[in-house]
Amino acid sequence: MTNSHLTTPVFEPSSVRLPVVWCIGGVDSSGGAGLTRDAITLADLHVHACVLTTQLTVQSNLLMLSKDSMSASALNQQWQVLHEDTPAQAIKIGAIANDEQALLLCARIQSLIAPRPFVIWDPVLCSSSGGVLSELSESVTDELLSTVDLVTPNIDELAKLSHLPVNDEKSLQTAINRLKGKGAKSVYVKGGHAQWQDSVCDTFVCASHTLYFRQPKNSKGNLRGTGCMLASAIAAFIVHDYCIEDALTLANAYVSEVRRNTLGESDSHHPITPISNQYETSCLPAYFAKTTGFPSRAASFPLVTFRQDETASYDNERFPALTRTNLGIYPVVDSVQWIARLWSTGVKIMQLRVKQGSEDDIRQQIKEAIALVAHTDCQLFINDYWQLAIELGAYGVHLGQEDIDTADLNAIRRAGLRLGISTHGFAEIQRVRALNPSYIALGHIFPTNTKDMPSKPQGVARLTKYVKLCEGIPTVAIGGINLTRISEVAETGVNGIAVVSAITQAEQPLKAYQALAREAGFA
Ligand SMILES: Cc1ncc(COP(=O)(O)OP(=O)(O)O)c(N)n1
Ligand SMILES: Cc1ncsc1CCOP(=O)(O)O
Ligand SMILES: [Mg+2]
Repeated sequence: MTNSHLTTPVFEPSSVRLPVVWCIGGVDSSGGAGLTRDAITLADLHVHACVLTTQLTVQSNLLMLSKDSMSASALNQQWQVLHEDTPAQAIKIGAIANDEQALLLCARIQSLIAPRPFVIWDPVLCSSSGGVLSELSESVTDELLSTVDLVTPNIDELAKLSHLPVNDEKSLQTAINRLKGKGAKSVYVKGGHAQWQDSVCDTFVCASHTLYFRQPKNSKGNLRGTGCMLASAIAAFIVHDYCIEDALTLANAYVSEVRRNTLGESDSHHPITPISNQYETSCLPAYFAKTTGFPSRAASFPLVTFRQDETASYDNERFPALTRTNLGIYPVVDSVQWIARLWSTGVKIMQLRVKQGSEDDIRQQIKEAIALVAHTDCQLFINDYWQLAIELGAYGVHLGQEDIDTADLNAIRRAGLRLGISTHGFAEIQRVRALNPSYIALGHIFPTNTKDMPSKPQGVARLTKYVKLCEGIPTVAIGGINLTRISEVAETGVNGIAVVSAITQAEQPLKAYQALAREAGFA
């Protein structure tokens, strides 16, 4: 990974008004955690924070001296006023003082009508300065678990919420399953305190899948309020319309970047000397987090995997590099006839993407396509059929996300084929960067009629960030790109622009190819 900055417009200028997140939790008089940390994080990520106070805690960076809880009716009043005045797109809950407050919040959340704000509960049961913040009964905790959309415990909080010991990978999974059994919709466990791991591995589990987010272990010191920061950052990225997987990836990168900004690169620069050693090292020493804005360093991003052992099954070597990386227009076509028609344009890369036909027919098409471009400098990729591509000696293979789980990537690399992989956001890019492919496809950029896409169009502002994040690996943009939109796509610095319908549906496909290349500045 590199340290280069993703110097882009920070957020897409999608709306004039800032999105709103409500933060419900305690005031930490030291400013290290709680509502102050939430509000700072949200402001840093261009979100307006409304704060609903559950308790006032008198804390220093080392001690919690006292706490005073709000009455449930005072909390209710705060909710009521904001509900009418400044409704939330997401709600982030931190410390809840007691059952009465928790039940009020459950009732209020349950009464919200669609489209309901996304609700995150960071179940801070104790403060990092050493005091108990929440005293909730088991039944009320369970009610909260099944009411919110995402709960973000650390290992100790997971153990408390599940009433199970958590001391290795197996018991962690069992405890997560216990929370799911209690009705939790999705769980993000922060692995910072997991002694048995050799990296910091956070685990996200929802109804359909599990993701792991890994960062190197950081021995540079402790920063207070990182739990609040993470949950607030998740809320921020959710209200900026990122899918949950990308919001988690970005929030993880954000916290890592704040840590790096604050603690520096080495252990030797502790700005504050601990004044007592009677507390756990997790409480000491205290630093004041430096904000950072949208995470801008590729090195801050976590490695994302979809299986615990995912990286173990790869050789970790690079796939062969492309012969030419200034790819230009990348036609993606569904028959060998199209390859025959287009190669004379001088096209530098093409893809055969056949979705129908018998295996014999597809084999024949791949064979003919390879022969057609054999003595040209056109780099021909075969979509999906990686075994046939190896057998028939293709230049490269293009695979989708689902294919990564089933295709033998090591066999593709050993056979000397290039590999291109589709991605649809930050989480998938971080998954794929670790595989060192020959190129990364980024899509879909605009709405497309060619393929049903489960994800949303990404737009050009996000594409710009993706291109920067992929630095060192060639990139290809795809999806809904036509003559009108191509120049803004080219301006992102992407290496190639893949098109289907802009060529295959054109009245004069060869002229359409030339016009696209000219408009993009590739001709
Ligand atoms: C250049 C390029 N980018 C993305 C895709 C999509 O590939 P995939 O996810 O495998 O989906 P299908 O094309 O198989 O429907 C692509 N083909 N080319
Ligand atoms: C195969 C594929 N993968 C992501 S978008 C897409 C289709 C792109 O087609 P078009 O260029 O016609 O929008
Ligand atoms: Mg495919």
